[in-house]
Amino acid sequence: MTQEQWGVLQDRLCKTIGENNYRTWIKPLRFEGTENGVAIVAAPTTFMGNYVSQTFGDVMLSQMNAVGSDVRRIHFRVMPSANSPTRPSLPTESEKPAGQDAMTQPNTSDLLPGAPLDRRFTFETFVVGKPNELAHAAARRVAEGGPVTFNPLFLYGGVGLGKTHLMHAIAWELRARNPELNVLYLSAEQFMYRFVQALRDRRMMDFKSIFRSVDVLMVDDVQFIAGKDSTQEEFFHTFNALVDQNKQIIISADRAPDEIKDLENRIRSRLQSGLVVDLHPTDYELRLGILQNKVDAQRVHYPDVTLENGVLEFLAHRISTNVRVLEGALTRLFAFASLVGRKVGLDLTQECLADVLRASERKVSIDEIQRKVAEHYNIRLADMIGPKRTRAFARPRQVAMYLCKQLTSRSLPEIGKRFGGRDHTTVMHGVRRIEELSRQDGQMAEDLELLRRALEA
Ligand SMILES: Nc1ncnc2c1ncn2[C@@H]1O[C@H](COP(=O)(O)OP(=O)(O)OP(=O)(O)O)[C@@H](O)[C@H]1O
Repeated sequence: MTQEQWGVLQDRLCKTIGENNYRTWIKPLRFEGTENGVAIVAAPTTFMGNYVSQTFGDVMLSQMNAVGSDVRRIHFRVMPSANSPTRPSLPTESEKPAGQDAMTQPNTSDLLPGAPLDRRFTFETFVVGKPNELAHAAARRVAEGGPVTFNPLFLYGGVGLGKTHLMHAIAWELRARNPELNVLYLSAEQFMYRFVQALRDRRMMDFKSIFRSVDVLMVDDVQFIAGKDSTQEEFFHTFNALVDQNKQIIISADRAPDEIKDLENRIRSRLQSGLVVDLHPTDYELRLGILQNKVDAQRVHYPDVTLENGVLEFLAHRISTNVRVLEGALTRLFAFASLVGRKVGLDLTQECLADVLRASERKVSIDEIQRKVAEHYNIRLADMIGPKRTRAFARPRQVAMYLCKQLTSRSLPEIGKRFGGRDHTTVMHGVRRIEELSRQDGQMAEDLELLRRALEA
């Protein structure tokens, strides 16, 4: 490839990846020549070379071919500094696969900023139901781009309820709407890892400039940095720098900001300063919806498998832990049915998923629920079960009834009996009331979530 072709290539890249990306990542590169079909491109830092290699390597290679060169691979290296003028030797053909190389400087590291996005995690594949509709709506709003309205968007919820899925969906959508946007997604653990690496390699300036030059920063599982003082400190500064520039930040965690222990107060309050929304535990309808959706994907892999009526309903009823388990169960079921050449009916389901079904059996007792709820609302157990109807006792009683219905396999009459011999219609009324309140009243939803977690722990 010639310098002239490199010039044409730069113009093309600018159009393909957008002006912003071009200016930040491509312009500072220097084309140094071609050796045996390998284009040698120098980057100012290892960090930058690695990032370009990973993010734009493929598109660069295809554009090199499009401008008429016969380059088979790109080799990135660091621009020689004044005191180290020698150029590192090229790797031999057998050392490297086709395509672009990673940097070959001794400091080569995995300081690459972003984590890959899962192709399957888009808005199209995200099933919306009551428990996640608010989080979904907020995610959609952010994904539309436009002026930053709430910053940060803080998504939280229990394990496997779709936080990562929603974050990836936002990233995909933002990128589709505006390919120029520099969207960076990574887990808090990766943030810490990269920070520590940058400190060790004395590349904090690189680290800061990368993280401060993004348009949208997404950090998954932020609870991970709790108790890690210097990472928190750096996170705080990155956060502030981006908010000051009006750049969107999206954070996820397994609990609300004020429930994350060992988090500095200034970070906690920063995290609370935008919109905090939670993904509630799934309900039966949502689980069924998700299963119906996932069945289509299974059918593609196992077109020979027949699914009988009632199986999805059974699974949605029996596996209420989290969506990941639900998905895993379905995959296993289809694979098993295909292997043994049987239809997926209730018999096969129980046989194939015996362990999963056993593990998700609810083991919480009515006693435990009553005790926990009484403790939570600071009332006596006797008052929870007794006849008094004042609100201070009636509401916790209804909460406990609701949790008994949700977390045990007891029938309404059985539950009524354990609440001072009340009628099953009283229990039903209580359960409905709490369902209603959990939708309208954030505090109630939070109380329920806390209690549920405490009971299932
Ligand atoms: N509403 C939904 N619609 C479709 N799939 C979903 C939904 N919620 C969760 N899933 C699926 O469940 C699996 C787990 O979701 P995800 O990884 O997003 O959970 P998470 O909340 O990030 O969990 P963790 O706390 O373990 O990180 C994924 O395969 C995801 O696609």
